[in-house]
Amino acid sequence: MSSLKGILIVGHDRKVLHADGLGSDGRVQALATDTSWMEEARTRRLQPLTLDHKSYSVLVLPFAKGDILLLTDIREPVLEFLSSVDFAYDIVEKLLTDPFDAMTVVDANARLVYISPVHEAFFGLKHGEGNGRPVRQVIENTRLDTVVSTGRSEVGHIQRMKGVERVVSRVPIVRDDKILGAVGRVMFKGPEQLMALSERIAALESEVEFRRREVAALRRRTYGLDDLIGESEPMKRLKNEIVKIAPLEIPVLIRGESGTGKELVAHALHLLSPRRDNAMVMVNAAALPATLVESELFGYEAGAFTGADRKGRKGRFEQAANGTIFLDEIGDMPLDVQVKLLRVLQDRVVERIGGDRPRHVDFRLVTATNRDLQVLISEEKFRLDLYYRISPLVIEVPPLRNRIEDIRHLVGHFLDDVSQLHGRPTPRISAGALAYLMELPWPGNVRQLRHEVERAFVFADDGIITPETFIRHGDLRFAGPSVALKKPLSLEGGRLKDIVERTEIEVVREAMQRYGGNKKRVAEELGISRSYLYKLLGEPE
Ligand SMILES: Nc1ncnc2c1ncn2[C@@H]1O[C@H](COP(=O)(O)OP(=O)(O)OP(=O)(O)O)[C@@H](O)[C@H]1O
Repeated sequence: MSSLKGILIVGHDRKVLHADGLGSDGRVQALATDTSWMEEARTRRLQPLTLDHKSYSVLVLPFAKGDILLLTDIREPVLEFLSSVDFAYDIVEKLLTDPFDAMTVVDANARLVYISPVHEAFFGLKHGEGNGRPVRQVIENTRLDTVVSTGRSEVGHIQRMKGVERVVSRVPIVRDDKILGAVGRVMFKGPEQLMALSERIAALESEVEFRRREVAALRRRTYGLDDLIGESEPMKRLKNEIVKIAPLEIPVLIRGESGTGKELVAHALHLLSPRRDNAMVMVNAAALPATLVESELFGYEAGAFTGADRKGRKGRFEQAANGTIFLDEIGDMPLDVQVKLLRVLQDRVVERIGGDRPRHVDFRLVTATNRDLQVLISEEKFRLDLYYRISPLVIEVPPLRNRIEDIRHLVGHFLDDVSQLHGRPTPRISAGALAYLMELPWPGNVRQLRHEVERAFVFADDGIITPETFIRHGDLRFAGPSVALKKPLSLEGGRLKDIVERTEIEVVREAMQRYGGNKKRVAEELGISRSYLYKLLGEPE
């Protein structure tokens, strides 16, 4: 709270007419009779003053015979603002008269004490005409009376006045826990202005998102291969192949089980190719609904069909201009779409729906599948001619079970990732937990490993992941979808009998995993007796 510390009245002839309190201090009187200090003080209205290390402010009020100087202490934020800003007076005046800052003030009884001129004009009031009247009688749909009684602000409310809508704020003014009144202000001239603002924010947000992706893409450009974690021999071979194949213009088919990282390989191929500065457009061939395939892949002309964009739209091939198109899950593409795709690959032209001119398209084709295309061809579910077109070069992505030494690196990588995402320290993984992970069959490959690591991150106690962290929801050795027996048989060394026995044991173990350790089912499935099964498992009956 400020309080009056002194008064000084000085005449035009610079004589002191009256002094009281601090006003009697010789230093204050010296200033008040200094022409240049007084000139500045008159312009600013409020002048800061420091005496004996204490701050004061001097309010100057000119009158017929001279000037009245009121000295107050300066702790009050308003006075501080007024005395620190040279043009404080003008700011307040601007706030009160600005057409966008229409302001209404009511007292504790919800009676009007002030309406800014622009608001008075809006309501057709003469200057000061509304003052003293209950706000409800003067301003349509006001709620300032409610705000005064509840003491709760209402910000961003829409208020209809004289047939137009305004977005308003209503704020109670409280001093020493007592409501003194309330201030109502127009925040936006109407909801349209607010809409325009929110549209602008949405546009900026999407630009930020776009830039973020761009930055991520730039980062990937440098680290195209480094995104593929793994130092095992199969991974080294894979990376070598990518480096050799990437610069070529020839179509590439990426083959591998689900979750092995085929999409990452496709990215690396694009980023290491001369087309890296242009787009890589991804299409999930399995996810394309039949009704949308054509418009999605080939685009459409303006007004081609009801609901179509007015300007028409480029298809995915056109979007990939001078870049790469990545057709994921190509094995799941419906046959009729395969025919259309074949035409694009042969002629390198697309025709938009509703269009009458073929457009030349320049793209590098990368496809991927986890299906056995040879089988699909023999079942007539995949066209042989299309297969030849897409597969002059084939990259095989190895399953995780063939490169278990990569598990250590992958786990480290995923733990760093997930810790960073959640802003938490990276947990340690015990040697036992790593050994446990290396024993698992990983039918879902790296994707499954990532999910397990993310789950373990959540349940890691004391910043350490142990085998129990993984096992708490069931032993993974006996869980998960069935594993296709694709492991090459180890034929090295030993007599045929030994090889057969090793193989039998392996088959039995895989089946035990598949059926969650249910020996009865395993024996039935493999067509062997239970006692033979026990023998192969090395267990007593
Ligand atoms: N070598 C790897 N290094 C790092 N992350 C990997 C690796 N391989 C796969 N991943 C991660 O595993 C997940 C699955 O990879 P991706 O989507 O590339 O598999 P995919 O082979 O395309 O699977 P699908 O056939 O099911 O589409 C992704 O989160 C990916 O980042």
